[in-house]
Amino acid sequence: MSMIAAFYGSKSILITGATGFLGKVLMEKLFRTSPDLKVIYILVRPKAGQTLQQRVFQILNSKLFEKVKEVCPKVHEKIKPIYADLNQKDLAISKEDMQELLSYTNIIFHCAATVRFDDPLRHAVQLNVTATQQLLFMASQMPKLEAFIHISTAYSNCNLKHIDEVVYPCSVEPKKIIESMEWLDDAIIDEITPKLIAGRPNTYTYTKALGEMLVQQEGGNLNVAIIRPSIVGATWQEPFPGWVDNLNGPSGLIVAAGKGFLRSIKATPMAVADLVPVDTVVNLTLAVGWYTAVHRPKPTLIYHCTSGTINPCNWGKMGLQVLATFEKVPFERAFRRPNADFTTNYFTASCWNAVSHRAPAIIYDFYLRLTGRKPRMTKLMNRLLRTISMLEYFINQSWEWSTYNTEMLMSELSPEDQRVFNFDVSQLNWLEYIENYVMGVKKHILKEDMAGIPEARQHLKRLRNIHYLFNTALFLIIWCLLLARSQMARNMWFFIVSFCYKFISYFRASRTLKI
Ligand SMILES: CCCCCCCCCCCCCCCCCCCC(=O)SCCNC(=O)CCNC(=O)[C@H](O)C(C)(C)COP(=O)(O)OP(=O)(O)OC[C@H]1O[C@@H](n2cnc3c(N)ncnc32)[C@H](O)[C@@H]1OP(=O)(O)O
Ligand SMILES: NC(=O)C1=CN([C@@H]2O[C@H](COP(=O)(O)OP(=O)(O)OC[C@H]3O[C@@H](n4cnc5c(N)ncnc54)[C@H](OP(=O)(O)O)[C@@H]3O)[C@@H](O)[C@H]2O)C=CC1
Repeated sequence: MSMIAAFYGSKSILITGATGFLGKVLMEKLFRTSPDLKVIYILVRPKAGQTLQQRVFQILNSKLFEKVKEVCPKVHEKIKPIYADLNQKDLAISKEDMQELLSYTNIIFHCAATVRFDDPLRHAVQLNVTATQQLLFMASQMPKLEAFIHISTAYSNCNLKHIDEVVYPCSVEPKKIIESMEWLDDAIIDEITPKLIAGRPNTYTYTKALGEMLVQQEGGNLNVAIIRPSIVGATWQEPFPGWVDNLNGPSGLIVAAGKGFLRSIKATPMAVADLVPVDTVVNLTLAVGWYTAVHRPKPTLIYHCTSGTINPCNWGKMGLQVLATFEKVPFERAFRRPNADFTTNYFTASCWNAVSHRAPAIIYDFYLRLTGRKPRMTKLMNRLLRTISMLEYFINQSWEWSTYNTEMLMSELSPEDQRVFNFDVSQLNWLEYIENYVMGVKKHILKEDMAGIPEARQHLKRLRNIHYLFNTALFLIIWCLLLARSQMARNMWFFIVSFCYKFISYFRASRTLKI
C-alpha cells in the first residue's frame, strides 16, 4: 500500500491554480490515487463567460479525468470551487468560504501564478508575490494545516549558472517591493524594472524569486516547502502519455513548427533542454507534501525538479525528434512544410527570419488580398517572432541545478511509493517522450484526428510541389533579368547551352557507333 496515497486519503486539500496546466494534473492524480480524500477546495475565478461550476464541469469532463471517474465516481461532490481572485485584496474570498477554508484545510498546494514573460512588474508582483503573502497569512490562521507547498520555477535564479537548493536573496526585500507598488506610478515602475530584475530576462522569473523569499521569511511557523520545476512539458506516463492543453513552453513552438510557420530559430543545439514532464512534477509535489507534513523538516527545503544533470537532452536532439515525428504524424493544413534550422548567429537568424518567415507571410497576404480576403499572416508572424524572441534566452544557454533534496526524498520513499509517485527522470526515454509530446499536441491542443493523416500528407506533397514550382519560377525570373542586363550572364548562358548541345551530340554519336 502506498503511504503517500494513504496520507492524502483523509485530507482536506486547498489548491490554487487548479484550472491551470499543472493544477489539473495535480488534482487528477490526487483523486485517482486517493479517491477517499475528504475534499479538494480550489480557488477559481470566473473566466471567458464561464461560472466557477461551468469551469469545474469542463475540467472534470475532459479526457484527462476519464480514469478518475472510474475510480472516484463521486469526484463532482469532492471538489469545491471557491470564488477567488488573486488580483484582489484578501483574494476576494467571501467570509463564509474563508471560515470554511481556515477551519478544515490540512494541505495547501500553491500553484497559481502569472507565467507570462511580458507582464508589467505591478501585475506580476500582485500575483506572484502579494497573493502568496496573503495565502501565507491565511495559512498561518489554519489550525489543522500540516504543510504549505509552494510551486516556484527553476529559473527564479536564472541570473546564476549553478543553482543550489537554497533561496537566493534579491537586492530589495519583497515586502518593500509590495509596498512600493502601492504608491509608485506605472511610468516609474517601468523605468526601474530593468534595474530590479537585474540579470533576469523578465518580470516572471524575478517575481518568482521574490515569492520564494517571502515564503521563506513568512512561512517560519508553518511547514513549508518550495518546488522548482524547470520547463514543464506534456505528461510522460500518467494518466496517459502526451497530455498537454496549453501553448506555454515548447508546446507553442511545436504547433508553430508543425504548421510550418516556424522553420528556423536562434537556438544553441548543444544547450541543455531542461524539460520535465508534468506528471513527474506532480508526483514530486505530492511526495514533498507528504514528507513535509510527516517529517516536518527544518529549515524550509527546496526541491529541484529538473532533468539536465540526471538525464540530459539538448535542443538539437529535441528539434530533430520533433521533425521526425512530423514525418510520421503530420499536422493538418500546414502553411509550409516543417523544417528546423538552428542557428546561433544573430545575423544568420535575422536572414532566416526575413527569408523563411516574413517573406512567405507577405507573399501569402498578397495572395489573400488578390483573392478578396483579409490579410492576416504578417500579423500572426510578427506575434510569433515576438514570442520566440522572449524564449530565446532559455534556448541558448545551459544551467546546472543541484538535486540533493530531491534525491534524498527519493531515498525516503518505500518501493511502492517510488513506483506510484515516480519522479525519477533517469528512466525517461527522450525520443519516445518527444514523439508522444508531439502527438499529444496534435490531439489535445489542435484537436486533430489521426484519420486526417493521409490528407495532411497529400497537403504536404502539394506544398512541396508549390515550393519547387515557386523556386523554379523565381530562378527563371532572376535569370532572365540577368540575361537582359548583363553581358557576362549572356556569355555564361551561351557557354552552358553550347556545352549541353555538344554533350548531347557526342552522346548520340557514340550510341550510333555502338549500334
Ligand atoms: C524551428 C523548429 C523548432 C522545433 C521545435 C523544437 C522545440 C523547441 C522548444 C523550445 C521551447 C523553449 C521554451 C522555454 C521556456 C522557458 C520556460 C521557463 C520556465 C517557466 O517557469 S515559465 C512557464 C512557461 N511560460 C511561458 O511559456 C509563457 C510564455 N508566453 C507568454 O509570455 C505570452 O504568451 C507571450 C509569448 C508574451 C505572448 O503574449 P501575447 O502577444 O499577448 O499573446 P497571447 O498570450 O494572448 O497569445 C497570442 C497568440 O500566440 C499564441 N501563443 C502563446 N504562447 C505561445 C508560445 N509559447 N508559442 C507559440 N504561440 C504561442 C497564443 O495561443 C495566441 O494565439 P491566437 O491564435 O489565439 O492569437
Ligand atoms: N508551465 C511551466 O513550464 C512552468 C510552470 N511553473 C510554475 O508552475 C505553476 C503552475 O504553472 P502552470 O500550470 O503552467 O500555469 P497556468 O498558466 O497554466 O496556470 C496558472 C493558474 O493560475 C491561476 N490564476 C492566474 N491568475 C489568477 C487570479 N488572478 N486569480 C485566481 N487564479 C489565477 C490560473 O487561473 P485561470 O485558469 O483562471 O487563469 C491558473 O489556474 C506556476 O506557479 C508556475 O510558475 C514552473 C516552472 C515551469
